[in-house]
Amino acid sequence: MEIDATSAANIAEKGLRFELVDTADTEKFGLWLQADGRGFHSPRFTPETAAEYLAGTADRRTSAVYDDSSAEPGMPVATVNSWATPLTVPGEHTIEGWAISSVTVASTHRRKGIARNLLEAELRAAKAQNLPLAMLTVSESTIYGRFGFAPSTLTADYDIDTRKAKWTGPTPGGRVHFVPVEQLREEAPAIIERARLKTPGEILTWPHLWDRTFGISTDDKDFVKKVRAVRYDDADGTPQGFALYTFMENDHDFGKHTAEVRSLVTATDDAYAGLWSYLLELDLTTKLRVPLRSVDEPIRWQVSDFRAVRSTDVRDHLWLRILDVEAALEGREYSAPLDVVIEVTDELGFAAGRYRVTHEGVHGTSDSPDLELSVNELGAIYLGGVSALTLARAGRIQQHTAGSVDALERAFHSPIAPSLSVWF
Ligand SMILES: CC(=O)SCCNC(=O)CCNC(=O)[C@H](O)C(C)(C)COP(=O)(O)OP(=O)(O)OC[C@H]1O[C@@H](n2cnc3c(N)ncnc32)[C@H](O)[C@@H]1OP(=O)(O)O
Repeated sequence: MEIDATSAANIAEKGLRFELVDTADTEKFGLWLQADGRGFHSPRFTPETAAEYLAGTADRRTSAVYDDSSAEPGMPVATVNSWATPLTVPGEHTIEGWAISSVTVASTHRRKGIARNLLEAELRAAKAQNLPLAMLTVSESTIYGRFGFAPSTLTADYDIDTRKAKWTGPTPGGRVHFVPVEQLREEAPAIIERARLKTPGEILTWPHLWDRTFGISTDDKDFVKKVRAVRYDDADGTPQGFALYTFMENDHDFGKHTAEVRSLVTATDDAYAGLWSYLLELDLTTKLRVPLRSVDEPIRWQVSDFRAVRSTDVRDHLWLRILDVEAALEGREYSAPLDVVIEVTDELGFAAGRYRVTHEGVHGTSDSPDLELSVNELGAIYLGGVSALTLARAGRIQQHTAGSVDALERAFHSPIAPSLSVWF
């Protein structure tokens, strides 16, 4: 796919060049990576770590803006990359979405409209490929609403007082094994894949991300010294989950370690019970920290004291931008019958229109609308974790026909709260 002509022309008017980066050109791609890291205020990549990133993300569409008049003309002044990837939606279906990442503009070139051109180019690229939506995880929650994105998946960190949290959940049928990290790295993809398909909001992850998570890559060698890896096998001996965790010692009391979970992936409820009960019962440990989890974790209901499980930070995580209303809405299942006409507004035009939305299909219509909402609200409710009723009460969905918001809420609600366990 070519560079977006509209954004390239807009950027050329600023005396800059907007180009696709050939990721086979390791020198050029290497500078792009350093610019990306600089944009996020990260340390410079070492040659070894850079080589892993380049190999691990070379399949992405990689774009850059160059300023030939700068002191380092080979170093991009803006970066973005993107790729098509499956997203799990309610009903254990997946649809292809356009993942957008590494959006940076150098601090020497900020607030000149460069990011707007990058984002609009990405949305047009997704639309040109007939992808029904775009998605991203964000550094700041103030940037992407103007491009039609909204948080569709919330996340929470959990702090658990393990002295108070006695396990009261079901007795697991299988058992937990310690396994070498390198071995688990090989076994994990099959478990991750099964877990992904059960949870709306999860995307297909990629090997380099897991190398980093497991501490196999060169950028996190300290972690690999500390990490403990366990696998849960069900009663038949099939691996159904795993956890990676480290300990933080308490200098004053060796009996009060904190266990920090880096990754906890379970493909079945039985594995969930097996690994959570294991982690809650670690000796010499009084606190368990588990970040980036669902806002609706069963663990709350599996311990003796409800207050022992505290969510410390509930926040936005996966942001969605609907581009094709019919394809996106037809891609998921609904929890109740639905037949409403919605008017969707969209400043950028992609999704604007009037649609009859039923649990069986979606099509354009000229019938008068039962409710009106912008593409942002449609993205927010799409995965069924944000309530249409709450958005209507917040004044963000306008109801014209009594009962239509209730119907939308009942149909869109996902029985499993959407959740995304990674950043991208
Ligand atoms: C998916 C991801 O990659 S998330 C990561 C985003 N990147 C970062 O956080 C890295 C550090 N920040 C940056 O690199 C830059 O400041 C960026 C990418 C956030 C913005 O780049 P810029 O080129 O300065 O943005 P640009 O001038 O195109 O602004 C576009 C619009 O966003 C607004 N905007 C830009 N940055 C911000 C911000 N941090 N907070 C709120 N609004 C912002 C601008 O006011 C402008 O609004 P308007 O067009 O509606 O008038």
